[in-house]
Amino acid sequence: MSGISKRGGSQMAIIGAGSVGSAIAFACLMRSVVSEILINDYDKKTCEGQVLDLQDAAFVSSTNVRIGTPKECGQSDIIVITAGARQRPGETRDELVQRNEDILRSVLDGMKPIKSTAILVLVANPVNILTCMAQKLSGLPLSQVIGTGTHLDSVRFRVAIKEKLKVSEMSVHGYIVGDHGDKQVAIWSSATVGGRPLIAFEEFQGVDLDETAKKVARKAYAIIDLKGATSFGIAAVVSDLALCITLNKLAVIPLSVYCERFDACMSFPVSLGSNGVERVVYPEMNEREIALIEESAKITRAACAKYTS
Ligand SMILES: NC(=O)C1=CN([C@@H]2O[C@H](COP(=O)(O)OP(=O)(O)OC[C@H]3O[C@@H](n4cnc5c(N)ncnc54)[C@H](O)[C@@H]3O)[C@@H](O)[C@H]2O)C=CC1
Ligand SMILES: CC(=O)C(=O)O
Repeated sequence: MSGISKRGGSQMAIIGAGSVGSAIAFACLMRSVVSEILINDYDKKTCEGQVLDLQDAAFVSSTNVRIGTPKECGQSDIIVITAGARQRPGETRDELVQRNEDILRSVLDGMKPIKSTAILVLVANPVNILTCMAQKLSGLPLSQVIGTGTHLDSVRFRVAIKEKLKVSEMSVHGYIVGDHGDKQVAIWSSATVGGRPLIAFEEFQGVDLDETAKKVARKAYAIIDLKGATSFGIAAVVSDLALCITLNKLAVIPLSVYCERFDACMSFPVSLGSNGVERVVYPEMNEREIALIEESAKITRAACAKYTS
């Protein structure tokens, strides 16, 4: 049984009060996802400023916000890790690994012992590799350590489809899988709208699917070039998955988890509830899609081995 019996009694900790951490706190506050949010950052001044500012917004919410010590954060029901360096314009997510590995180790050490029923959510990049590290270092079962993976990329993909077909993004059943980065794979072959294969729609005839997928994969770079960081999309994503956890929704969303089929920590659709990941659901994929995922799994596996040895 999970420690979360009802949303009203649950607590979320957010480690890292920068652009992403504060946006996540704001989104979760506005949706009253949990009853209390704790925020921790080793930059105490920024942390205090963010908490005071968020407290001014809490009057429209039933959530309380305060600063939490690392040990208190380690006892939360949902622990979200955003602490880490962000990409500079043009930099890839993979290039952050060395800096963010060190930060992740110190964050996990500072929180230990972590509550045995907590769900640990990795947001800092490169998210698949950091999820793999956290699975090894946190002491929690694999089903309780997840990364936001390609949830955000899948949202971006659905919005791109929405613009072409004039249907709500919520009615597009299609996923970006594998890497939350340059090696991500769009699963066109089994994506559907209203039960009809996406690639059968007239609007997709003659469309360069690789180019459309590339634009989705480049969206983070476009935002970073324009405003220095992405924050609102990932904040919505984390509030969504936190609600899946607190309400035991078992919704199927693509997240970073250990995937036996590819023997690596990759992002695939999973059902998520109060106990964490209940099952991984592999979409139907064609040979080309599988080959691309296997190629990316090889790189992720090697990076995980390097950074957890
Ligand atoms: N998975 C996803 O879809 C997304 C991931 N990200 C990633 O999230 C991370 C954070 O991005 P931003 O918030 O824009 O960066 P930021 O620089 O605004 O904030 C990072 C915060 O982490 C804090 N921090 C660093 N080490 C710490 C430690 N040991 N303990 C506590 N706090 C610590 C810093 O003081 C800073 O306030 C980056 O790695 C970025 O690439 C960003 C957007 C989307
Ligand atoms: C920065 C990042 O990982 C994103 O917005 O997708």
